[in-house]
Amino acid sequence: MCSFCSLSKAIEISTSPQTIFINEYLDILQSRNADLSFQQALQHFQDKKFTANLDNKVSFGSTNNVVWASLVIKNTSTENVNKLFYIDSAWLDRAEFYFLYNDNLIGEALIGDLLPFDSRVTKTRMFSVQHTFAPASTVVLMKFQSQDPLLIPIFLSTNEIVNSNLTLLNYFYGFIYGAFFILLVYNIALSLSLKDSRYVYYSLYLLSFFCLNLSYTGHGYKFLWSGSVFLQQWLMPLFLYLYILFGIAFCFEFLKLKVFLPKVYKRKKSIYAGLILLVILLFIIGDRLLAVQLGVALTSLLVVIFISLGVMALKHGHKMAKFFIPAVLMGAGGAAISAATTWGIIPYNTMLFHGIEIGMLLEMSLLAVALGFNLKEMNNARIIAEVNAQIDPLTTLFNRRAFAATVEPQWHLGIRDNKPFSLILLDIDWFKRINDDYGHAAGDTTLKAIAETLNRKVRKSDILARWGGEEFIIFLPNTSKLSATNLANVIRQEIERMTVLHTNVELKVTASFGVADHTVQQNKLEDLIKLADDALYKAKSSGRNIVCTA
Ligand SMILES: Nc1nc2c(ncn2[C@@H]2O[C@H](COP(=O)(O)OP(=O)(O)OP(=O)(O)O)[C@@H](O)[C@H]2O)c(=O)[nH]1
Repeated sequence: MCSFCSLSKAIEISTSPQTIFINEYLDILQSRNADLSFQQALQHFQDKKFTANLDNKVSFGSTNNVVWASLVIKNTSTENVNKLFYIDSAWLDRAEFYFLYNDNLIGEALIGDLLPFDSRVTKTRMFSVQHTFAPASTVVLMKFQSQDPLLIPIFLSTNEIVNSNLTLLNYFYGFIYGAFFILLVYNIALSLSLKDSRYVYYSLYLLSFFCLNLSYTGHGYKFLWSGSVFLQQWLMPLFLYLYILFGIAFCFEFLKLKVFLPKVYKRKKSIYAGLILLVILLFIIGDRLLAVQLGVALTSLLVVIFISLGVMALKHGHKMAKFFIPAVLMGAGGAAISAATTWGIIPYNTMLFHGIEIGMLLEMSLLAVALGFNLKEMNNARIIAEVNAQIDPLTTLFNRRAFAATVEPQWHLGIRDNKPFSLILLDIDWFKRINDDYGHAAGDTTLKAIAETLNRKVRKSDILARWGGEEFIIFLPNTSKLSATNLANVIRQEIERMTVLHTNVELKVTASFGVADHTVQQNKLEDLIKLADDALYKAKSSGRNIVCTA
C-alpha cells in the first residue's frame, strides 16, 4: 500500500460523476527556491514539508516562484475511474502532474502556455489533464510555474461535465462577444459618419479590451495563434497596454478635458509618449513578469484617475461626466469582484470570476448610451443653430437671409405663371427718439409690437421678415401694386392706432411705407427691393406716416 497516503486529507472518488473544487484539499510548497526536481519534491512531501492550502487559495500572485501542490485521491470503488483535472485558467506558463500509485510513478503530464496549443492532448481552451484512477489511493504531485498571475482554480471532474460547463461558458462568451461586436460596429459607423474623435477612441478602447480578453481567456491561443508560444506570451501584455492607452485617450476626449480641464489636457502628449516609451522599454527588456505587474498596477491606478477626472469635469459643468463616473465604477466593480475572487477574498466561483467581463459590458453599454445621448444633444444644437440662422431673435420673424431664400422660389413661380407680385418695405418713424427718450428696452418692445401687428395683417402665403434695425419687408405673391398699396395703408393705420405699453409708459408710433410691384425690367429680387426702397425714401421725405409707390 501507499506509504505516505496518510499524510494528506484525501479526496474520495467513485464511478459516480461529480465535480470537486480541489484547492481546499491541496497541500502546498511555495518558496523562492522551490524549483525542485520531482524527486526532491517527493522527498519534501514525505518529510511533511507541504502545508495545508489555507483559505482555499487559488491565486499565488504574479511571481517567478514555483508552487508545488500535493493531493491524495482515494478511489473508493472497485473499478478504475477516469477523471479530468480541469484548471479554470487559460493563463499559466507551465504545469507538471505526477501520479504515484503504490509508491510508483505511474503517469505524468506536462501542460501550459509554454507548449504550443496544437500539442495539447485535450484541446480545451483552459488546461486539463486526464487520469484513470485505480482502486485505493493515488498521490498526485503538481508543479506550477507562471510569470502571469499564478491563478490555479482546479476542479476534478469528468469529461462530460467539463464539456457541458464549457458549452455554457461558450454561450456566455457568445453573448459577451456578440454584444461587444455590436457596440463596436455601431461606434465605428458613428465615428466614420460623424468624424468625432470620441467615437474613434471608444471603438479603439472597446477593441483593445476585446483583444485583451481574447488573449487571457485562451480564445486567441485556441483559435488564432495556436502555433505561436511567443504570441501567447507577449500579446496579452501588449493588449493590456493598448487598453490603458486607448482608455486614457477616450477619457480625455469623452470628458472634453480640452474645454473643462485644459491644464490636464495639455499633458496629453507627454502622457502618451511616456506610456509608449514604457511599453517599448518593457518589450526590449523582455521581462514579462514586470510588464504584467506594471500593467495591472497601472489599470488599477487608472480607475482612480478616471473617477477623479470625471468628478472634476462634472464640477466644471460637463454633463456627460454623469454617465462616465457610473460607467467606470461598473467596469471597476466587475474587475474588483474578479480580483476578490482571484485573491480568495470571496470564495472562488466561475461566474464571479467573470465579473470583469460583465462589468466591462455594462461600462461599454453605458458609455455607448452616453455617446448616443450626446448625439441627440448635438442634433438638437444643430437644429437650434439652423433655426437661429434664419430667425431674428427679437421679433421671431425671418431674418434677411431666410427672407431671400424663401422668396426665391416664389419669384420664379410668379414669372413662370405670369402672375403679379409686389413688395412692401416699411420703416418706423423717428424710432431713434424712442430709444433715446425711453431706453433701448422700450425700442425693443415697440419692434416686437409692430412685428405682431404685421403678422396679424399679412396672409399666410405672404413672406414677412425683419429687414434691418427698424425696417420690415413683406413679399406678396399673386398681388398687384394696387392691392399691396391698400394693404400697406391698412397696416399704416393699424400702427398709427396702436399703443405700445412699456413699463407703464404708453408709446405711440407711426411708420412709412414704400410699395413696388414686379415689372419685366426687373431681373432679380434686389431690383424690386431697390424700387420699394426708393418709394420708402419718398415717403420719409414727404413727411412720414404715408405710403408711397414706386
Ligand atoms: N431698441 C432697438 N433699437 C434698434 C434696433 N435696431 C436698430 N435700432 C435703432 O433704431 C434706430 C434707427 O434710427 P434712424 O436710422 O435714425 O431712424 P429713425 O430714428 O427711425 O428715423 P427715420 O427712419 O428717419 O424716421 C437707431 O437708433 C438704432 O440704434 C433694435 O433691435 N432694438
